[in-house]
Amino acid sequence: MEVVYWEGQRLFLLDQTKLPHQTTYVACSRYQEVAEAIYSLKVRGAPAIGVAAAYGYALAAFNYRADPGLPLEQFLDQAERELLATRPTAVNLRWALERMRDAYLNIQEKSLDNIRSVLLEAALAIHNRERKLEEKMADFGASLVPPEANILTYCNTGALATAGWGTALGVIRAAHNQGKSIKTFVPETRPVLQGARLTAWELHDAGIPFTLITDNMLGYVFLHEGIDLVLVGADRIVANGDFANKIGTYGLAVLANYHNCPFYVVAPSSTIDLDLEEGKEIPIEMRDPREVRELGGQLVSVKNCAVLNPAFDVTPHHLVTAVITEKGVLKPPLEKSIRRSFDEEGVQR
Ligand SMILES: CSC[C@H]1O[C@H](OP(=O)(O)O)[C@H](O)[C@@H]1O
Repeated sequence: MEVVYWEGQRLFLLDQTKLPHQTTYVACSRYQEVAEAIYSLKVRGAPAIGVAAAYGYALAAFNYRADPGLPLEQFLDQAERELLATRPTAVNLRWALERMRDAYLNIQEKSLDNIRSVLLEAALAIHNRERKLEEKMADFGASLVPPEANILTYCNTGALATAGWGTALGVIRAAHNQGKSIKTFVPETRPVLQGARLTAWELHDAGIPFTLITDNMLGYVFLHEGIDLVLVGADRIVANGDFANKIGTYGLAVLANYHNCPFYVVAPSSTIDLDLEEGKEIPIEMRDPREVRELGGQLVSVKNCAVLNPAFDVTPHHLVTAVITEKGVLKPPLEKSIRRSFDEEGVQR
């Protein structure tokens, strides 16, 4: 099933807010609709929002109508700003939009038709690049999974969150396909339930055994079920290996460390931000309080009560066993192995 696809000058997005009960698509004919879909989590997941934003930038070129008051370049700059402003934490958004802007600036033949064609090609190239490297990354990760393993993952890091295969969930999918006997524990992941609604849906669809748990059962499963490894995704990994991921990841990392359980981060190089040295510099998205006060649109607490709703937290690099990217398994000292993975051939920033 396609999560994001382009057809006839429109971008189609699988509406993830309707899953698992409805499989419906949002058809975006304007870049502003793509921005709204990213902010409202109709499309979500660091790599997926980068891919969607790339198409959104290309869509802006199709939206543009010659206007002496607003040249195309300024219109595209406006689209880039609006798309970038949707969600501040996942660096993939900035990574994809920078590549789209570079694609535009490198166009020699500046007819509107050619610009539209080149930008659409650039967005498709980003989509295909991410999809290809996710499968490679999954194989690196699957090599770390024992023949029999209890795995704890978090949030949703599958096809829905990426360009098609997944990051941490892609490793689980690859290990299952290799015949390994794995049991996956899936925390619901409050407040918007990416685990219960999306990861459970993906694993069920793939025929991969899993057990749904509530977020307050993490300690229990370490103690009573025994966890062999933890696999999580990331929204931004910085130069020293600190990383931002769905709220609750930090607590999971502390528990894994306490139980001497390997803790792996799985993410493509488009999630790595070498411009930041430490995790405390990562901007953390604070979302609508109604996401916490309500469940399925029903108030579950006191009306208009005070709420804290950070969408992400930061895990320090010393709790990370390794970072798995398309370049391989990056082991501590992470600052050194992350930089080396960029210095080697071809990892594009
Ligand atoms: C494969 S990265 C997915 C990453 O994105 C999720 O956040 P959100 O659902 O808010 O976009 C979560 O942090 C996942 O680890």
